[in-house]
Amino acid sequence: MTNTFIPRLLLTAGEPAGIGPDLCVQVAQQAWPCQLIVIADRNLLDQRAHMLKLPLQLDACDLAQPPTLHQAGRLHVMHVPVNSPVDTGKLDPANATYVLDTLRYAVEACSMHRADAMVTGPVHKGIISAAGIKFSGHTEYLSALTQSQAVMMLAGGGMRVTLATTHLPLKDVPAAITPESLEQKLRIIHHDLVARFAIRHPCIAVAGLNPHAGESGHLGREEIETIIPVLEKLRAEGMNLLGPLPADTMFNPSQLERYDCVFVMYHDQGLPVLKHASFGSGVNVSLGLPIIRTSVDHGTALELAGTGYADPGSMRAAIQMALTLVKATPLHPVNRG
Ligand SMILES: NC(=O)C1=CN([C@@H]2O[C@H](COP(=O)(O)OP(=O)(O)OC[C@H]3O[C@@H](n4cnc5c(N)ncnc54)[C@H](O)[C@@H]3O)[C@@H](O)[C@H]2O)C=CC1
Ligand SMILES: NCC(=O)COP(=O)(O)O
Repeated sequence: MTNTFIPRLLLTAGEPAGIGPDLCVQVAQQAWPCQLIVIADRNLLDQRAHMLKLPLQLDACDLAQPPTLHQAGRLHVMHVPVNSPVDTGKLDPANATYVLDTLRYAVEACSMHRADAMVTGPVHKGIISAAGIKFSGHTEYLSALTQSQAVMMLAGGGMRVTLATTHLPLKDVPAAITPESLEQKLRIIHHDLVARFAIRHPCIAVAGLNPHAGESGHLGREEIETIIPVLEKLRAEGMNLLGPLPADTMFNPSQLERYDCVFVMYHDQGLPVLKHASFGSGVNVSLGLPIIRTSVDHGTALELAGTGYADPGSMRAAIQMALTLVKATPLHPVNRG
């Protein structure tokens, strides 16, 4: 990377009725050592800046031109019109395809090396589903768009938490935890901790599925039948894996110090712990994708949209993390400097 290299980050503003547009306007108020391009409806950004009483000059973007440094109070915009006028704080299924279009444009630009990373604002999974579109989250959607397997990782509060399963009903979790899926995800996590986070020999602590990691089979057999054989196979290849550990004690601060990353079996086994420790400054990173994607650690907070009370801390952290990954990741970039 030369000194003249300016990373280009694409921000997707997410659900138009939520706080995503506010966050884009808020983070634009400071200088950044990169170019920020928001993919959203420019009138929506303009309107939200007025509501927040923040200065904002919007400039059209041209991805064919070399990136220029972000200047405080200005934003480059890739204009994607909303389908239906936005009533701040009120969901409208008519705008579901608008939200997904912004994600698709970002993925396309990153895949074609016209941008170095995408940073996503929060989407509302329910309203996209209510519009009749099968959608359970960015992680699954970006996996499908890039034909790869993403692994969700949240980082914050001094820990990294990765997930074996993401957005599915609790009753479907045990069947989704197969030897194949665990092995694939552990390989991705190990690979990305080395390649993207520069951890030479990462230690990954793996949670059990059942209370007390199954209590030697007395409280469930998934540990014995599924998890332990996968860990033994990967340990034989040299991976540093602990567990399966009881989830209720593996997050104790003295234990956390021992590992680089925790691998939990389902969404609410690990994320409440992380969000308790870092809500508002945590970052969601999709491992395993051929592109770099980071995101906020929170949702659409509809009730805060347009009020000025949304905390942009996690969006700032997601931008910072994207910049770190761009610099560390050999997959990227095509150096346009
Ligand atoms: N990355 C993403 O796209 C994510 C999307 N979601 C989606 O967001 C929607 C709403 O989810 P909820 O569970 O209600 O979570 P939420 O994060 O939107 O709200 C939870 C609580 O945190 C507050 N909050 C959230 N972000 C905040 C911020 N930046 N500053 C200050 N306070 C903030 C809210 O006001 C609320 O009290 C759901 O559809 C969910 O699926 C949830 C998490 C991540
Ligand atoms: N709790 C994090 C979350 O649900 C975000 O999911 P995704 O939209 O990034 O897949």
